[in-house]
Amino acid sequence: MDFKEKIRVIPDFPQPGIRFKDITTLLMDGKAYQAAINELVEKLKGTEIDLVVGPEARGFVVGAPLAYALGVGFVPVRKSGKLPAETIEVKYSLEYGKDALAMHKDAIVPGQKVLIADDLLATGGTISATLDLVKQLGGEPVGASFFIELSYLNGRQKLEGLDIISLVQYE
Ligand SMILES: O=P(O)(O)OC[C@H]1O[C@H](OP(=O)(O)OP(=O)(O)O)[C@H](O)[C@@H]1O
Ligand SMILES: Nc1ncnc2[nH]cnc12
Repeated sequence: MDFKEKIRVIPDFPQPGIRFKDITTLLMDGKAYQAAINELVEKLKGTEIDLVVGPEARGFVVGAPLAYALGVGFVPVRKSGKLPAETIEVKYSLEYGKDALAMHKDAIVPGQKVLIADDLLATGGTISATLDLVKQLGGEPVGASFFIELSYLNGRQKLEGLDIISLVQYE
């Protein structure tokens, strides 16, 4: 399936100069959404995974169905102040801003093999911060999966050593 055809590009959102890749048009097409998750599952064959970790909010839309399809647990990474139990936090920056991400302290058993999932890899700031949280809790990162990769922002370089899978690339 041509997933790029299902993604809408909105110029100058949320600020001038950003070409926003809107996945809501893919998500509303049930067959396309299912095919996208299935294709990630296919690409992950042979990778041992105990847990999927996904950052708020769009990482939930990719990470949770992926975890369900793989038959493993899902751990949400949330923006600061949203998780109810004890957390660890890390500050990060992205293509259009800065924030802090948090994870429950007891979310990962040390040694668990962790796949990180999100809708889109841009500068890699979000995933680096997520990776940092996973490592702080003793998780073993085994890869990162995305619907979209903005290759021109070189997020891969920031995630050196991590196996990266994406369905659609923008050069
Ligand atoms: O590679 P980066 O430069 O970090 O950018 C990618 C991140 O930006 C978007 O999330 P955003 O922070 O806009 O939050 P949202 O998912 O809540 O919309 C996107 O869903 C990724 O998580
Ligand atoms: N260009 C972009 N489109 C959609 N989400 C993003 N997150 C960071 N950069 C983005």
